[in-house]
This record gives sequence, structure tokens and C-alpha cells, in this order.
Amino acid sequence: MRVVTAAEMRQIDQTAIKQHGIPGIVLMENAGLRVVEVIEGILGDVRDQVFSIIVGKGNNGGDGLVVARHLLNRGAQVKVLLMADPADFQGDARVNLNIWQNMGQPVYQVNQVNGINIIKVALLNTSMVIDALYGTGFHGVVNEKVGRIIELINDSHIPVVAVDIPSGLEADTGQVNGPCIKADHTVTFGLPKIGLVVEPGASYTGQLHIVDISLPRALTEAGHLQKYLLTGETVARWLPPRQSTGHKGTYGRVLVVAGSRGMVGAARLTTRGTLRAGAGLVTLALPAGLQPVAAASLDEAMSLALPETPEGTLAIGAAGVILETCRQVDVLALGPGLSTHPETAAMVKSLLPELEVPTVLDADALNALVGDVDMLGEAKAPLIITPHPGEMARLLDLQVAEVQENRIDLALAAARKWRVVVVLKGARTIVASPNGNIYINPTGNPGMATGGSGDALTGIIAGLLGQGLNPEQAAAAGVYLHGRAGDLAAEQLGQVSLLAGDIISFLPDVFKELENSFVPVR
Ligand SMILES: NC(=O)C1=CN([C@@H]2O[C@H](COP(=O)(O)OP(=O)(O)OC[C@H]3O[C@@H](n4cnc5c(N)ncnc54)[C@H](O)[C@@H]3O)[C@@H](O)[C@H]2O)[C@@H](O)CC1
Ligand SMILES: [K+]
Repeated sequence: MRVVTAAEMRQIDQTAIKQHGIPGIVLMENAGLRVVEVIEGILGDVRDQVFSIIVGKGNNGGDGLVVARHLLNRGAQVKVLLMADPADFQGDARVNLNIWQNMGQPVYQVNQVNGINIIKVALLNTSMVIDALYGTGFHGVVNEKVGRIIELINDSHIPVVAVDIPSGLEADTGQVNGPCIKADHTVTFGLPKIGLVVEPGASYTGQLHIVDISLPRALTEAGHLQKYLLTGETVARWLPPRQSTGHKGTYGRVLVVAGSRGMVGAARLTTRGTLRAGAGLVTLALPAGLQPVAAASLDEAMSLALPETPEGTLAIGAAGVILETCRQVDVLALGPGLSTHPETAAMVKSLLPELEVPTVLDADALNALVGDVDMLGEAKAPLIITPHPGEMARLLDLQVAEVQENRIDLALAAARKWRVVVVLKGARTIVASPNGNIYINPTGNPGMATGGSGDALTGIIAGLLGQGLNPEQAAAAGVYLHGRAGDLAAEQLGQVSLLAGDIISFLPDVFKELENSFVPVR
């Protein structure tokens, strides 16, 4: 599903109004009605429930006034708390304030001296707060008074439904620069805004409801370079159906180059991830001394012993064998657990310009490039890189905090600069493609922050590449499936005890889930 910036949403609204002739007041009416429907879905009958609606002077406040009217008509008690002078309301918001007042309903002005007390009293008897203070027009930080009101609401623990976006949240970045409404539900109009689906914004959004306000479909689907929220439906469409005539070669031959003394588990997890993602034939190549122990626990994969250093890591001579083997495979996964041994890093750097098969570069393969990272842009092979924020910071010579504050922009800049697909891991993993497409992944949970989780992901992406997904799709589908498997594993096992191997074990359930809910079209 496409996600948008505030400016893109405004453009869509304006085109609907000006070119399609849908009056803005109709969009606002639809928006308010949809919020009421979501409220009824949460509470059931709203009769005799008490609502406090915090209303700002912009169109978001206008939506709130529509909500107020329909709740009142359905028998609820509604308190409208205005954060502006009635005289400041304009346009469609003005129309809806007039209607409310023409109905003989009072408004309470909380922008005045005793505003805090008015809110305190209102909250003493409120079943639900509706946040219609700021929408996509908000930028920066709320003022001190609004900040106190937001904190009062958050501290009250009364359920909050945010209209379009929680007030205090930046729609484009998901950044929260001061007090921000912590919503239990957010009802957003037309398309999800980026800030609702990336962290920290996603944590303030609560359950996200994306509702139709009658924007023409041609507008919400338009454009070619897009940002998308990954959904199971999209991923299911990309997955190739198993053919009755298929054989091992149909589903891809994958070479996994991973592991070193002390990190043989990384190699095994990557290999098992590749197999469980559906690859036809998988070979694990690793330092010769580790081959017996790796092979002993991997019945379904082949193994290949590579030249090793005295420390049990890949030696420079491994490059030739890897390149030779690459002639017989469709995909390479390179990096998990290789170690930062200088000779191994040199081996990775000698290999990279020679590669021709689509390759997933992870972990120590990326660490090997630090200081020489523009090599990525000169590679012949289609590449997917899967850095976590620390690795991304090292690649770009930035602080981790800088990476985390600019996840989408940096992932896209790196993808374009090096012409690689970038998978920037962490909560709400970002996949950026050199053609400008961005995918935000909603699956996954903190239980997956455990050793080996990234190795499993590398394996899964390689397995999907083997089955013919293009690098952009393989990366995006891989992060979705990996996160969803982690979510199913956490439901059964809890987040605390979750192991990387569990993620792989739950992959079959995810594939079944996708098969059962969607009919792949391909
Ligand atoms: N026709 C449309 O464009 C539609 C808009 N809709 C609603 O309209 C919203 C956007 O409306 P607007 O563009 O009027 O803006 P908002 O209603 O989001 O609010 C912006 C208001 O907050 C003020 N503001 C911005 N940053 C501030 C800060 N840091 N501190 C204090 N005040 C600040 C602005 O000056 C402006 O008055 C959407 O989120 C949505 O809820 C919907 O009604 C659907 C149709
Ligand atoms: K809001």
C-alpha cells in the first residue's frame, strides 16, 4: 500500500477538489463519518457515552466538528474543546463550527487562561478523547500550553482516537519533537502518512485505520516512484506459484558464503533461512575446518570447504573457489559471521568487482568495505545490502543517531549512489531501491533483536532471489516474511525467549497464511 508525505496528500486532496469537483466539505464530512464508524467499531453503541473532542482551527479541527455532530446525533454526550478563538476558524472548518453552534451546542475555549482546568474537569467524566487538534498541517513543536494539555490527556489513560494523525507528530518523518498525543487508534484518510508507519511515530499511532473518504482511486494510486507500506497482499503477489513441472533448479541454486571459527551458527542460520524461503538447491561454503560440524547439522544443504587462515576465517585464496562456484549458481549470499579478520576482509574486497550473480551482502561483508564503500557502485552484480543502523553508520561515516533520524532519506540516497537495494534494518525496516521506490515494513517485534536474526533475513532474501523475484521484491518480501514469522513465533513463545531459529521455524506458517488469504496473480 502506498504511503505519502503531507504534501503529497494535500496534492491529492486538492486535485480531488479542483479537478474532480468534489467539494472539500464533502471530503470533510466523509472523514468525520468514517471516524465515527471506527469509534462505533471500538465502543459499540455510543449512546450515553461521553466524548471530549479537542478541536484545532485547521481542517483537522473541522473533521473533529463533523465527528462531534454525528456522535451527538447518535445519542452521545459531546464536549467540544476549542484550542482557538471561534473567530479564527475559516473555510470548511468554519462551516462545521457554524453548524455545531446553530444546533445550539456550546463550545469550551481551552486556549484561554483557565483552559487547563476546563480540560481537567472534562476528563473527569470522559469515555473517549477525540484528538482533532493538528493534522498533516502540523510541523515542529507544540507550544507549552498545548503541551500541558496533551500530557494531561496522555496521563489520564482515557482511550484516545486521533483524527488523521496524532497531534504533535510530524507527518513526513514520524519524528516527535515534544509532547505528542499517544493514541490508541488513529483513523487516517485516503492513504497512510509516512509518520504513522515509521518509528517513533508508529508507537504514538496505536492501531491504524486507513479509511476511504471518496478520493478518486486514480489519484490515490497515481505516480510511479512511490513509497509503500508492505502488506501481505503485495508480498503474496510477488511469490511465484509452485509449478507442477517444477524441479530443484526451478527454484534457484544459492551459494551461501558465511561463518568463521566461533561463528558457525551464523552460517547455519543463513543456510536454513535460504532453504525455508523455498530455494531449490543450497550450498554452504565456509572455512574448511568448520565444514564437518556445519555439514553434520544441515541435512538439506550441500557444503563446500574453502581455504582458511590459521584463525579459522576465510583466506584470500577462497575468492577463486567462490567465483568458480558462482558460475554454477543463481544467487550468492555473502557475509554472516565471516569475522573482521583483515585477510578475510581483503578476500571480500577482491571478490566484489568480479561477481556477476545477484548477491546479498551482509554483516562482515559490509564491514569489509568500510573506508572503500564506493566499490559497491562499481560492482557488476545486482546487489542487496542489509545493514543494521550501526553498519549503515559505519558505511556512511555517520553517527547511529543520525542514521536513525533520517532512515528513509539515507537509505534512498545510498541506494541511488551505489545502485544497490538497501535494506536498512531496525524497527520498521526500510527497503530502498535505486529506482526510487521505498518500502516500509510493518511486521516484526522487539523479540527479534536477538543474535542470528539478521543471518536468517539474509538467507530468506537469497532464497527469494533464487526463485526469481527481482532484487527489490526479494528484499521487500524478505523483510516482510521475516518479520511476520517473528510475530507468529512471538505469539507462541513470547518475545523474551524468541530465538533466530524460531523465526525460520515459523516461516512455513507465514507462507501458508499468505497462500490461504490471497490468490497470487502471476
Ligand atoms: N480538503 C482537505 O485538504 C482535507 C483535509 N482534511 C483534514 O485536514 C487536515 C489538514 O488540515 P490543515 O492543512 O488545515 O492543517 P491542520 O488542521 O493539520 O492544522 C494545522 C494548523 O496548525 C497550525 N500549526 C502548525 N504547526 C504548529 C505548531 N507547531 N504549533 C501550533 N500550531 C501549529 C497551523 O498554523 C494550522 O493552523 C488533515 O490532517 C485532515 O485531518 C480532511 O478534512 C479531508 C479533506
Ligand atoms: K489529530
